Amino acid sequence: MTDIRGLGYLRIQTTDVARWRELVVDGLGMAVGSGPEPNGLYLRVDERRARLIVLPGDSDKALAVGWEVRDQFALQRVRETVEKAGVTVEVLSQEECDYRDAEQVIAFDDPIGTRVEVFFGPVLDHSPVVTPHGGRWITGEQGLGHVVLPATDFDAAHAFYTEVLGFLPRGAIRLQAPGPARRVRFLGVNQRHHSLALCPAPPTEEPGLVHLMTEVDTLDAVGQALDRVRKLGFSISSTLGRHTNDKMVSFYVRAPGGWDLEFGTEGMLVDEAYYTAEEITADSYWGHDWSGSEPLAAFSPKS
Ligand SMILES: Cc1ccc(O)c(O)c1CC[C@@H]1C(=O)CC[C@]2(C)C(=O)CC[C@@H]12
Ligand SMILES: [Fe+2]
Repeated sequence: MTDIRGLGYLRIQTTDVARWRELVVDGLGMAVGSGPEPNGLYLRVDERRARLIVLPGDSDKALAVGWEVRDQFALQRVRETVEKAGVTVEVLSQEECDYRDAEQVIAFDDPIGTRVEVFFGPVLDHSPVVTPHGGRWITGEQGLGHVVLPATDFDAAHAFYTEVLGFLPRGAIRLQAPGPARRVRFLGVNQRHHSLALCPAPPTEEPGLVHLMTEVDTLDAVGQALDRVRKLGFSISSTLGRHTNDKMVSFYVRAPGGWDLEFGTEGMLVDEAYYTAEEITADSYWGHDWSGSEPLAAFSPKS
């Protein structure tokens, strides 16, 4: 079993923090949290100080995907396993850990080039989570949600996450393209169906993300968020629909930077005692019309 317990946080940079705020605070309804960068936007959805960190930068890209482990012993095991796989692991300084609101953090690059941070001991904020529209997020043992990464060297990335980090295969879907079958593969570490998915993609400079999914507790909260982001002028990448694998009802909205935020509810819980990895042949039972989507930056090859 893997020592990784869940998706802890996502840190990104953007050229347009103000528009990001409109999307995630005014639109999706996350609460404004606190953090060390004076011009950073720290988003709270639970008792953590920040789950989504949006920092100003001169381009739009993922800065780090944070994965949580139980304690210092688990962190040490992950460090040894990753080093044994030939990957250089950085042990962050006290100052760098404070910056990330965790007791201890290690960092390394996955085969795609994603900066991966593994941490234990997140710092809590016990003040009420005052979300502007009353939204309540499903996190806890299921972690923040899931990220989908564009995998250039798909096989290397998949082997690293499964064989080195111990993520569990949670099924796949074939991409409809000529040639040998290529699949999006879903990977889990807890009862959430997938905390990570890897999607075959051409090499691009940035942003290194396809989407981040977060989950709220009611369908009304999803529908109300959809109304708000439309009204705020954001582009809907995919209409509302229900996925066939995790049973999530969700929509996708385009964020500044050319990647998506998936916003959903009613995700299933996996029971590992009985689960087997299946191949789905449709991404959804209904809905999820992507025909109006602007191209994802991750699928637009660099020239
Ligand atoms: C199929 C599926 C199940 C659960 C999810 O959380 C989820 O995001 C998806 C969609 C994955 C989806 C895909 O399968 C083909 C390529 C897609 C359409 C993209 O370009 C982004 C999302 C990708
Ligand atoms: Fe997703």
